[in-house]
Amino acid sequence: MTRSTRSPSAAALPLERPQRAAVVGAGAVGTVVAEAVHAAGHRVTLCARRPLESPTVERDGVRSRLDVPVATRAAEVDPGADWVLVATKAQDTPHTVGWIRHLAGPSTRVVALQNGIDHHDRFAPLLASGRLVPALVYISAERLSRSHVLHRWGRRLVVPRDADGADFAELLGRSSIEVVRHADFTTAAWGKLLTNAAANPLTALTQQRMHVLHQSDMRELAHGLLTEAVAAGRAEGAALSGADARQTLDLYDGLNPQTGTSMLADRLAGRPLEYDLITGAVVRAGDRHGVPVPLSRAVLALLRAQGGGASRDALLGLQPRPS
Ligand SMILES: NC(=O)C1=CN([C@@H]2O[C@H](COP(=O)(O)OP(=O)(O)OC[C@H]3O[C@@H](n4cnc5c(N)ncnc54)[C@H](OP(=O)(O)O)[C@@H]3O)[C@@H](O)[C@H]2O)C=CC1
Ligand SMILES: CC(C)(CO)C(=O)C(=O)O
Repeated sequence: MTRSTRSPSAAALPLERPQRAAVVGAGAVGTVVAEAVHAAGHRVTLCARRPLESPTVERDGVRSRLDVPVATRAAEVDPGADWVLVATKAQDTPHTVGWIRHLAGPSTRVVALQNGIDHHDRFAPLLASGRLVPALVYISAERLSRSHVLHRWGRRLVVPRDADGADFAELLGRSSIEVVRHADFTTAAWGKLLTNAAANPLTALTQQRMHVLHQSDMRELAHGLLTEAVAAGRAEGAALSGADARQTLDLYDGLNPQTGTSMLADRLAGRPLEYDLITGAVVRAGDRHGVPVPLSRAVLALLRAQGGGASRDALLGLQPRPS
C-alpha cells in the first residue's frame, strides 16, 4: 500500500509562472487531471485523437464543463510545453509519440498517468527530449460518454520523491488533487499494482462491478491473486507483506459496490484490455524470480482469450499496433 512520505521539509518551491500543460488522452483520468491543472491556474490543452465537444466532469451529482482548448493534431499546439501529461491506455502509448515529440522540449516533464510498474520502459522509446515522471493514479473515473466523465472516488497521484516530483506537486498544489511523493517508488508502484491485481481482471472477466468481490469464492480468488502479487513484488524488491494483500481487500470492501475498474470499463466498451500491464506484470516477475503464480497465469490466459489486448512489445513501443 502507499505510504506517504510527504513532509513539510520536502515542500516544493513555487513554480515561476503559470505553466503550460498538454494532457494527451482526454479520457477518464486525463479529463479529471486536466480539470485539476486548470483549476490550479495553469494553461491546459486537451489532446484528443478525435474532436471532442464540451468535456465535462461529474462529481457528487454535479456536472462541470471543462473550459479548455481541445486539439486533435499536434501542430495545433505550441511546442515546448512545460508539462505533457499522458493518460492514454498503456497499449495506446506508442501512438502518442507524435504528440510527445512535438510538445516536449529539453525542460519538459512528461508525466505518465498510467497503471503498471514499468512506466520508464514504456515511455523510454518515445522521449527524444524532456524527462519522464511516472505517476500512480488513485483516481477512479469512468467515461459515460466521450465527453462525460464520472469521477467516482480518489484524488491522489503518487510520484517519485525527487525534484521533478516536487515540481509536479507544486503544479497541482492549488487543486483538489493531492500529489504524494514516495521515496521508494518500486514499493509504491507494486502497492498500486495490488489495487489492480485482483479487482481489474475479476471485474472485467465477470463483467460485474466491485460487488462481485463480496462473493466469498471470488474474495478467496482475489486474496490468492493478491498474495501472488505480493510475493512477485517482494522478489522485485518491493517492501510488501501479507498485510498489504489484506489491506487491499479492505480497500475493495470499503468501495461503493457499484464502482467499477478501468478494465471493466474497457471490457464493457469492447476496447482492448490492459492485462499485460497488470496480470502480465505479476506473471513476468514471478517467472523472473521462480515465484509460483498459478492463479495469475490462469487469469492472464482468460484475459488474453477475451481478445483485443496488447502484447508486451506493443506496450514497449517496439511493435506499434495499427491505429
Ligand atoms: N479510469 C480509472 O479509474 C483509472 C485508470 N487508471 C489508468 O489510467 C490510464 C488511463 O485510463 P483511463 O483514463 O481509464 O482511459 P480511457 O480509456 O478513459 O481514456 C484514454 C483516452 O486516451 C485517448 N487516446 C488513445 N490514444 C490516443 C492518442 N494517440 N492520442 C490522443 N489520445 C489518445 C482515448 O481516445 P478515444 O476517446 O479516441 O478512445 C481516450 O480518450 C490507464 O493506464 C489506466 O489503467 C488508473 C487508475 C484509475
Ligand atoms: C484503483 C482502481 C481499481 C480504481 O478504479 C484502478 O486503478 C483502475 O480502475 O484501474
